[in-house]
Parts: sequence; C-alpha cells; structure tokens
Amino acid sequence: MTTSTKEHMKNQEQHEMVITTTEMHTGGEPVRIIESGYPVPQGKTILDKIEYLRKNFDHYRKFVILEPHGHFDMYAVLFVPPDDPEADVATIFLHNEGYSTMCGHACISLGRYIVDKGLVQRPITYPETQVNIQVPCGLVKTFVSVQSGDYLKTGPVRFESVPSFAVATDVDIHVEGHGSVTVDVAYGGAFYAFVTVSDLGLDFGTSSIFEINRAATAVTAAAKKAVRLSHPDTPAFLYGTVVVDSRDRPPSTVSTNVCIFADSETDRSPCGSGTSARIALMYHRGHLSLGQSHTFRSGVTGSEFQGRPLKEARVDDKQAVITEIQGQGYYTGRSVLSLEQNDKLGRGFLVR
Ligand SMILES: O=C(O)[C@H]1NCC[C@@H]1O
Repeated sequence: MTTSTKEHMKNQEQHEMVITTTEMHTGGEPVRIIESGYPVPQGKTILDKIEYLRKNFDHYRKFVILEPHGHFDMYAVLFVPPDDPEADVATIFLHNEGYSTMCGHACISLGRYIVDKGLVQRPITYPETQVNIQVPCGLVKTFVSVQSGDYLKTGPVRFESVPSFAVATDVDIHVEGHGSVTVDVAYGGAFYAFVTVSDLGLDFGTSSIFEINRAATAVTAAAKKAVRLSHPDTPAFLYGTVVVDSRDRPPSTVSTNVCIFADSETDRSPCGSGTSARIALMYHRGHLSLGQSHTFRSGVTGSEFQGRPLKEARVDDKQAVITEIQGQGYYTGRSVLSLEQNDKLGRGFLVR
C-alpha cells in the first residue's frame, strides 16, 4: 500500500466522508459531476488510474452511485489529471458495476459544465467553443454552443467521438427465454450488441422497460459468449445491449434506442456511445452516408440526439468512422453527500 493510500485511509477513519457534486442530466440520464472529496487516483495513464481506484477506492464509487445517495441507475463523472497533451480535462465514468470506457451523454453535459466553470484551456469562441475531453477510450472533441451577452450562455453540445466500427453483423445467438435471436455487435467507445425489439417478442409502445431491460440483459449474457472482441487501445468487453426498432433496414426518419448497460442499468438518453456504434453499423450497411444526419430517440424518455457519420478512419485493419453526436445537458442542482462513521447502510446498498 502506498503512503498516500495509507494516509487517506487514516483520514477516513477519523472523519466523515463528504463529497460535493454538481448534478446534471442529458436526455434524462444522470450526470453526477464530482467536485471534491474523492481520492486523486495514481497512475500514468487514465486506464492505470481506473485500476488504482478499482483496487483501492471502489467504496467511494459505491458511496456516490448506490443508495441512499444514489440509485440503481445513477451515473457519475470524476475529473482526473489528463495524460493527453491535447486534452483540456480528463474524466473517468462511474456506474453501478464499475467504470466505463466511454460516455456520450456525460460528454454532452460536461461540455457545458467545463465552459461554465472556466475549465477550458483555450479562449472562449462564439458561436462554439471547443473542449477536448480525454476519456478512457481516447480523446473526445466537444463543441459547446456559447452565446455572448452579460454572461456566457451555453447550450447544445456536439461531440466527435473516437473511431467507431462494426464488429460482427447478423450473428445468431441463443438467448435464455427468447430462443434464437440475431444480433449485430459494434464499437462506439464501448462495445454493444444490437437487437431488434420485435425479435425479442416485445414492442416499444406496449412493453414495459422492465421487460425490455430483462431481455436485453439476457442478450448481453449470450452475446458475450458468442462474439470475440478486441481493441488496440481500450479494454474490450461487452458493455451492454441496445434494443432498436430496426437493424438491417434503412432507418425511417427517427430511430429508437434503449440501451441497457453495466449491471442492467437503463440509459434514459438515446446513449451517446451506443448511438456512435449504431451509426457505424448503419454506415457499414450503407444506410447512412458521410455527413447525413439522423435522429436517435430514447425509447425510455423520448429524448433525442442528432447523429451522423463524419469521416472514415481505421482501427488496426478495420474500417471505422468518426461520428458526431449532438444533444443538450441541463443542470438539476448541487449535492453534498456525507457519511457518518457508524452508518453502515450509508456506504451504499441496492434494492432490486
Ligand atoms: O451515452 C453514453 O454513452 C452512456 N450512457 C450510459 C451508458 C453509456 O456509458
């Protein structure tokens, strides 16, 4: 154990845990931005920092995410020192199971927050200010709408994601309770399986989110066994399943996503990284061309992102595409999360 870890643990024995946050949401999905009270992770790279936190301070994640301070579907962001010289800031993402590699909905809220807080390392420009956010899967370039006036007014944010690509299409898998189901798998900063809602015997209009969540969780478990994942720079694991309205047909004017990720968390937004992965699949199938914008709607809240394939790229020998996703985050408040020393439940629990 390092000296700073020991010192920190000694501190925790003597004092209550107190963490301050700003609360935002993008498309209904929470973005709990941690501002103070969290240990600063050691490590050279952002992935080393995640490992350090996972090993030494995972109880902080549970404190911030789980009940009674959070809930099953809570999502949080921790700023860490960047190691990419192009980055204005670097962030790690926390959810109910651990730490994710990418988060589009959080980058949309963060773009505003970083400009509003003066954390951007370059001059503010109008009508957009660029903010580079280093995240575990790479550098995400965000472009924040800014209006001048008596005070800065930030608004919608678009971001250019890391290269996204189709991994496998039309894979037949056996899904517990649903039989043989055809899925696609794609990467948009994280790996997702894609399944059509009708293939699960469900419907966005009439099925409950509970039913969709349970079926998607079973798809993730089956797809994990069926598809081999690899990435040269990011940990390769199946993060979740996006249940969609159509998979192998050209999209209608608006496409619907329900993303179930980590430990069966339900994304309230259309899911930024899932949308990037879906755009890569649509581009791969010739359903979207470069520059062609499309609307992606959350099947949970009805919130929308605009997305498009911007330019081609490569990841090793795979053809990939840089995507652009646009949405808006909103402030919902600030919190001071505290823990009294003899409060065992206050450290985090879940009721399901
Ligand atoms: O928008 C996204 O990319 C994220 N939303 C929750 C799951 C993903 O990390």
